[in-house]
Amino acid sequence: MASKKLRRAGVSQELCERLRRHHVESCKDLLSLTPLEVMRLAGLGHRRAVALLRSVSGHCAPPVTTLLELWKPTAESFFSTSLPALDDLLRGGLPLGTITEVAGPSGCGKTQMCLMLSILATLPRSLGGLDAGVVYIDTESAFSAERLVEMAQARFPQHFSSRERVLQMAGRVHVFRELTCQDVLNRLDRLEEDIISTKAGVVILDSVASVVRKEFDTTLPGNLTTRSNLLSLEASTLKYLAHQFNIPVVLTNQITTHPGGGGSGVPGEVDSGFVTAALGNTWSHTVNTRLIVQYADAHQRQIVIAKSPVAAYAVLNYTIQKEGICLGGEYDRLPRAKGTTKATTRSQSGEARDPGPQPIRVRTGFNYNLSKPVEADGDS
Ligand SMILES: Nc1ncnc2c1ncn2[C@@H]1O[C@H](COP(=O)(O)OP(=O)(O)OP(=O)(O)O)[C@@H](O)[C@H]1O
Repeated sequence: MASKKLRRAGVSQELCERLRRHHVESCKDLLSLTPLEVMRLAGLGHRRAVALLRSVSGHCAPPVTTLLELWKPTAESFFSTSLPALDDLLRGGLPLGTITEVAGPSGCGKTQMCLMLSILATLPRSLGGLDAGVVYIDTESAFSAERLVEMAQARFPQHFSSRERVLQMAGRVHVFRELTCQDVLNRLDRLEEDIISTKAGVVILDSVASVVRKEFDTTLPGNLTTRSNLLSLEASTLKYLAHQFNIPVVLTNQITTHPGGGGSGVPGEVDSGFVTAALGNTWSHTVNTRLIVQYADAHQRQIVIAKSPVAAYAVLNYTIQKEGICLGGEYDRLPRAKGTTKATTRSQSGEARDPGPQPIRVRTGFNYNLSKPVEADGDS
């Protein structure tokens, strides 16, 4: 990808320094120049300037991969969530090299899931971990070190019985608090170096929606386009890094409601409409795997595998305990609810159009999350 830094594209330190003085730092910066400009800024002859452009261009070009190379369905292709039923459905866990989104209403457990995944990433491979660091980008000031340590000690009491191990784990989780869109963008710009320096095996962004929704009022003209451009930039950077380092990137997202019409037919239940992940249609297509967390009743919550290239639509019950997310009982491989199939619909002109993010039908009778106001972002 063109935002790759020049020094990661095989350019000598000395040349990088020389180009940096002219604000040429990334492959994109260099490849935007003419050979003549490269000659002048890098102090090279014509032949060497052209060779430099070719070589940098080669480093940016996506490599061709054969199916044979990709076809290694081993545990190494996945990051185990330590939740056996979820791992089972996802064929091993969260796929490496891709983006997984955890979306859901406030207080449902998205941050708890992120804290749990952070602990898992630091664990030795013998315990199902990645034996790696974590880059945790916190945009909501929701990260709690105390809760993370409590969860680690409760979930893996034997492993974290010694203080040394707890300290070792804590030292591997690198938290970056970024509270504005610009801060997040700046962080993503430096993320490649952060991943290398922290030896990160997972990147977590909790949450992608909060800063964006805070700063962009999408009812104002132009804001929706600016917001979409910003999200596309964030998504492309994260996708590139996930792929480049073959690590999972986990994002949290909020949900948005679409008013429904009519009842479900079940006595005592009122059909309140649809709940979908926020940030709109384009964003919805960006993530590779989408897990939706939602309230099932006053005690139970559910994880829904709403989108996955390898797993069928399924629902698992969970509770949040001292040790983090705990699954309960059997899980259902549910057929999609009526009206939520991934069908292509037609506009009035007869043109085929994408129906947008696939909704999950919720019932207010069980779904008290909807009694809490959820602002619509008008962006589907
Ligand atoms: N030590 C604990 N023991 C049991 N449950 C806990 C504990 N700590 C937090 N929880 C549960 O986790 C919930 C908060 O979850 P979390 O912070 O992950 O929400 P969230 O989905 O990230 O919400 P938001 O979108 O508002 O940030 C609490 O409401 C509580 O039910």
